[in-house]
Amino acid sequence: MTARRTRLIVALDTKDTAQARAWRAQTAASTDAVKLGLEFTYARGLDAVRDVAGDRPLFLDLKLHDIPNTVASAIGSLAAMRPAMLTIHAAGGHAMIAAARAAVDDAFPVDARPILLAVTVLTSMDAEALRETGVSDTPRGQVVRLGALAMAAGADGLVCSSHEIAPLRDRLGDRPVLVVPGIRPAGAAAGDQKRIMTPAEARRAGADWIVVGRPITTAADPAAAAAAIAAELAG
Ligand SMILES: O=c1ccn([C@@H]2O[C@H](COP(=O)(O)O)[C@@H](O)[C@H]2O)c(=O)[nH]1
Repeated sequence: MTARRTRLIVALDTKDTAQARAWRAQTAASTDAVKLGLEFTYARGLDAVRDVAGDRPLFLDLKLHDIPNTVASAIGSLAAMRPAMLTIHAAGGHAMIAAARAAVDDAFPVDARPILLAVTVLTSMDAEALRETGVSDTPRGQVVRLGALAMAAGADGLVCSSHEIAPLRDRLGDRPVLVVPGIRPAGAAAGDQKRIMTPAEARRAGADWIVVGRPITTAADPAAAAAAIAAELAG
């Protein structure tokens, strides 16, 4: 149990600018930030991302994963986006994460630095999917291993599932900002997500932020769906 407030990020996963704008407006009263990722960015470009985010805190979820020089240069190219959060893959290793850290510190003014988040093990992966990649450890073990690596290399926080919050806090304490997708309100379809919890369970587990996409965006009333999740978080 924890007293920390868990904040809500809505994932605006669409290729359609008007749709993204509509979801942003419909959920603004109940959410703390908007997430724009690969689907929207590849379809519409960074100018449209900035336009859709408007004055809302932007979680720019591009999950950078390349050689250190390329990741650092890419982060430099994102400085004008003024994101509140930025993602890289922890599996890129120490040198890549350290290069990302240095690039963030270099490219952004001190008072506008995004939270540099390292994605540990995607919430769509279970033990079997991990084994297919050559990892014999459990998702939990691999998340803690990659989380410790990422934090040692300079990340500010981690993307993980709710199931790994307790072991991450045991190993790394309060320092990492923990951002948690794989959230499904009771009765919602899991879809491709494997390591899931409800918003209330994620709050009790100690998530700093939860990320919710389809349970809001495919709802008949996205505003009501977001408000219900916010109410669940308020507990
Ligand atoms: O491990 C991860 C990392 C990122 N995501 C992103 O979060 C949202 C979740 O969307 P839902 O529709 O609620 O499943 C999506 O944009 C993913 O790219 C993740 O799910 N897991």
